[in-house]
Amino acid sequence: MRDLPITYGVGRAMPGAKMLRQVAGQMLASPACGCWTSAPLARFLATSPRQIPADANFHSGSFSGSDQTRILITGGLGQLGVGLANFLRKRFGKDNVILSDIRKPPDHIFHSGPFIYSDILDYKNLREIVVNNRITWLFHYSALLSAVGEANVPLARAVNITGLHNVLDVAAEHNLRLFVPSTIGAFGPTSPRNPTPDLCIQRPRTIYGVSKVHAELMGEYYHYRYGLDFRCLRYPGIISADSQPGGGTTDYAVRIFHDAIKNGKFECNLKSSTRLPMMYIDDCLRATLEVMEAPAESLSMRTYNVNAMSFTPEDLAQELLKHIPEFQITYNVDSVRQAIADSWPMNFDDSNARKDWGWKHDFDLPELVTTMLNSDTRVAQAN
Ligand SMILES: NC(=O)C1=CN([C@@H]2O[C@H](COP(=O)(O)OP(=O)(O)OC[C@H]3O[C@@H](n4cnc5c(N)ncnc54)[C@H](O)[C@@H]3O)[C@@H](O)[C@H]2O)C=CC1
Ligand SMILES: CC(=O)[C@H](N)C(=O)O
Repeated sequence: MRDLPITYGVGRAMPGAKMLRQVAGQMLASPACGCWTSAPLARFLATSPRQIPADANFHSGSFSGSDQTRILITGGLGQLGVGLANFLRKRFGKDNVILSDIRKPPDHIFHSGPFIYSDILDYKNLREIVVNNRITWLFHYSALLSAVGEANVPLARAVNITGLHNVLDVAAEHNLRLFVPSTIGAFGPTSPRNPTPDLCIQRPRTIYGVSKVHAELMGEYYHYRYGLDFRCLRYPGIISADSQPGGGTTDYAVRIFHDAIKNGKFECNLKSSTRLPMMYIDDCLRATLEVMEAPAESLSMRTYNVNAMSFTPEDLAQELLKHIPEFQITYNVDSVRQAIADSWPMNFDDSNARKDWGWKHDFDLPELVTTMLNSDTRVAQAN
C-alpha cells in the first residue's frame, strides 16, 4: 500500500520548491511557543493527500458546540482495548466511548457499549466515524506486535506505519487529542539497557520497533508543526487476566498465569534470566488516562517512558511458587523472541513521567501475582 503523492489544492501536484518556500515561510512566522497556529495549518494541510479545500477551517472540532469528551479506540479487540474501553466508560459514560476493530466482537463486548467496524487503513471510513460521532479523543491501539510483526513485515509496515499516518491526519484535521502507545520495543541493542532513559539512542531491529519510533517522531512532529495534541507513553510488557496477548515478546508473562492455573506447569519461550520491564494492566490504563488528562503545560515532553517493575521468568516463577507449590517451569527458547528480548531495555527509567505529571505505579511483582491469581476465573475464561 502506497501513500498518494502530495497534492496542492484539489488534485494538483505542488512543485517541491514552492512547497518548501511555503513551509519555510510558515516556520519563520511560527510563534515562540514552538506550536503552529491553525491558519497556516489549514493552508498547509490543504496540500495533503486528503484534499481538504484550501479555505476549510482546519479545526472543525472547534465549532462542534459540545464540551463532551467523545472517544474512539482503534484496534480495540486486542489485549488492551476492551479494558481501556471499560475504564474510560466509567469516567466518561458508556455511550461516549466507541470501541472499534476489524474483527467481529464477542457477544459480551458487543453488548457492553458502542462498537463499530473501523479499518485504520481506510482513511475515509476513519474520517466518517470521527465526524459522525463527533469524536474528540482518539486512542490508537491498532498494531502488529513484535513477534507477529517479524512474521509478516509487509502487513506490520502497512498497519503500523500507513495506519498511523491516517490516524495522525484525521486527528490533526479534526482537532482530536491523540494517544498513541509506544513500547520498550522502540529501543534496540545500542540503547542503554539498564536503565533506559527517555532520550537516548533508538535503533530497534524489529519492524514493530522501527514503526513505533516512527510514530513517536511523527506524532511529535505533528505536535510542533501543526499543534496536534499528541500524547504517547512507552508501555512495558502489559500483564492482564481477562485478555490474551496479541503476539509479542512479553506474552510469556501473561501465558504463565493461564498455564499455572490450568495445568500447574509452563513452558517458557525466553531464557530464565531474561529481564524485561513489566506492568499490570490497571496501572497501564490509569497511566494512559492520567497523561491524557494532564494539563498541557505539565508535559515537558510528548513521549514518556512509564514503568512499574522489572523481572525475569525465573523471578516470576519463584513468586508463583509461593502460591502454587507444585508449579513447574521449563524452558524451550524461541530464538526470534529471545533475540528481540535481548535487545530491549532491562529496566526502564520513567523519572520524567513521575516528575512531570505525577506517575506512580501501584503494582509490584508480589501484588501482580496475587491479583492475577485472584482473578483466576477471568484467566480461565480468557483461555
Ligand atoms: N500488550 C502489550 O504488552 C503492549 C502493547 N503496546 C501497544 O498497545 C497497543 C495495544 O496493544 P494490544 O492490545 O496488546 O495489541 P493486540 O495485538 O492484542 O491488538 C491489536 C488490535 O489491532 C487490530 N488491528 C489489526 N489491523 C488493524 C486494522 N487494519 N485496522 C484496525 N485494527 C486493526 C487487531 O485486530 C487487534 O485487535 C498497541 O499499539 C501496542 O503496540 C505497547 C507496549 C506493550
Ligand atoms: C512490549 C510490547 O510492546 C509487546 N508486548 C511485545 O512484546 O511486542
